Amino acid sequence: METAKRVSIMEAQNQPKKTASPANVRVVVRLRPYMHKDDQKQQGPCVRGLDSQCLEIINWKNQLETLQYQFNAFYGEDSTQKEIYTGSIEPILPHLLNGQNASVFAYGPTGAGKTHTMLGSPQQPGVIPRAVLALFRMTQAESSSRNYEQCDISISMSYLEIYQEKVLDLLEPKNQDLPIREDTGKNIFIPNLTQKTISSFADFEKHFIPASQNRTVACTKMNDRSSRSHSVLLVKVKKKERFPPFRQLTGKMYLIDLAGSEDNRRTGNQGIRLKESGAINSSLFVLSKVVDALNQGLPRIPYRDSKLTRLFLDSLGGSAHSVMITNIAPEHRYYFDTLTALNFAARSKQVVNRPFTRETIQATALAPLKRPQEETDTSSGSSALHKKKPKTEVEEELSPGAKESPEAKELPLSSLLNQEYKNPAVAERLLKLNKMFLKKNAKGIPLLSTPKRERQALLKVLEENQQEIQELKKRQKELEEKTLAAEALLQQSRSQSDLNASDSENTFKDGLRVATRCGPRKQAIVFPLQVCNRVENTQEKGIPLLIREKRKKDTMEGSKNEQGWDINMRVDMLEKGRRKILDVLNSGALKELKCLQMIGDKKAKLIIGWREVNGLFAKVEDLEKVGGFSEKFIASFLKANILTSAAC
Ligand SMILES: Nc1ncnc2c1ncn2[C@@H]1O[C@H](COP(=O)(O)OP(=O)(O)OP(=O)(O)O)[C@@H](O)[C@H]1O
Repeated sequence: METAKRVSIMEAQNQPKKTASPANVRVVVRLRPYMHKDDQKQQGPCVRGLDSQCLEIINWKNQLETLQYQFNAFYGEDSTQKEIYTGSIEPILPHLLNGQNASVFAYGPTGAGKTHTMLGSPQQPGVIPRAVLALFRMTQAESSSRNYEQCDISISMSYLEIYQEKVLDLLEPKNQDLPIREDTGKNIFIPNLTQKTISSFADFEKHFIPASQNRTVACTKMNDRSSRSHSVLLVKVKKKERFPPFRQLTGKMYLIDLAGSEDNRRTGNQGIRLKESGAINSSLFVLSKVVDALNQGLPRIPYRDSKLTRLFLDSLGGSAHSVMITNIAPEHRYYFDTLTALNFAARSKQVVNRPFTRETIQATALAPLKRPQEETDTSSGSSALHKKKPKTEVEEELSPGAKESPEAKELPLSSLLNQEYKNPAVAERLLKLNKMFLKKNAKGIPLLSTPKRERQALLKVLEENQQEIQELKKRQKELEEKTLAAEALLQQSRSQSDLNASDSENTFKDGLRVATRCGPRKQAIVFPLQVCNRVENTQEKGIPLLIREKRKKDTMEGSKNEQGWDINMRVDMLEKGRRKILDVLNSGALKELKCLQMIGDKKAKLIIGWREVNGLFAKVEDLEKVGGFSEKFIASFLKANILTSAAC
């Protein structure tokens, strides 16, 4: 079930908005073609498209079934770079010229085609060159229109990579390990990050191409040129009026090529590659925690837990129009990586952003003000715009939660008020606000007599409150429905005569539909082990499960094999117990994992984290790969849970 109504990018684009209104992260999936013909001949693809939005992947638990997913768009093996760009990226670019933020990021396993999609090659340019070229075309078109007389537009770029939790400036490689900061308006900025003003596409290439050579790439088993870091290109578009009140709109776009998740059992990474891989996987794990926290509406979103997620503040749950391109590969050896990527993508499409317009107004008559520090512009030609800019300005972020400096509060705003009354659209808006406010406020404070800032603040509070109430209502309804559905499933499953844990499937989370090719699919329910056993026990009353034996002395076999424990059990029961534990490990939610013996909150989270990044456990002993689970622990864990299972 989705937690919010979906708003397509096109819809959002057609309604110019000054206030924060929700827009889901747009999630598209791209399947790359086979890299070697032999792979294709030996085995067919493990995943295939159904239509322009849906795809299916075989169910590893039952080869006769497939798991189906629906996204905003699905691009098959034959899709071109142009199709991806025009279908999913081009529509969000106009927002930049309207002072809103945008974000495009490529996600997926190593070698699945992220860099190809984002960067491409000279013959097949990807999203980055196409988007930057289009931005220049759009600004040129705007310049040749009437607006040209009234506005100056400038574009600037910064380029960085996050390598082993360090922010490195790709335009100026001597700038190492830059800090990430947040201003009072909750805008993320990186002090001392190089920002170049670019006046044409050729200018962009002049900076971008050599900077791209600075990216950290290396040859791995999975990819000859594997990105060992997350790369982030930041393009900023500033549009400023030449006449009072010198309105300035600033739109930022992040174009992010994430490093790929890596299963080191397959990559065979060692040494520095293994260390890089650890940093990549843990930052992607935090990214998935951020998505989960947003979906669950948790009060704390762990953005601060990694450098990557700090930069994602805007893109996920923030103010940007976001597009996530999930790259996947058809080969069977990528199966579990593909499944993990698809599950992450399905969860991400529920994340709701609130794009808003970033507008500042400058008034020459006003006293100088300090404003939050932005990225340092180290460019020599750093804009005619700045030279022309009057030295004083009042920043009026329409950002939710943006704070005013104390000085700003004391400023006389009469000149601005006069300006805005000249504009009939603004006056009309104010009248509307006033009416709204009078309706809401029993005391009926006349809004038009309040200063502009107060009016805007009041309007914002009103609108935000209304939106919040709507969202909360919607969320409550969804949660109620979810709970009812879960209860119904629980009852249904209790009445099932043969509940075999091996048949239970992964309950794929919201947004994911599971379909069967051969008849209707059994309902997927994952029970905590104790619950499963309780159900089972009622059907197997009287069957002796345990035979106590004399305790064996510590033998080699005894310490390694749970069958050598002091308790012997029927082999089939032992196998069944193991299977159940494995099922809970592979598909249990936090609560269900914590129902296992010897698994607390911390261990359960570690298991979920490992699962997100590496896929499913093949056997219970794989827990050892998680870290923090010793061989001895696993033996005791198995014993305790199988015994609990049998005793229930
Ligand atoms: N759609 C595609 N068409 C043709 N070739 C592709 C496509 N997608 C990827 N490739 C090729 O697959 C190989 C791996 O792609 P790429 O380097 O983009 O993967 P990646 O996901 O960025 O990997 P990593 O995370 O390791 O950096 C490259 O040789 C690339 O040219």
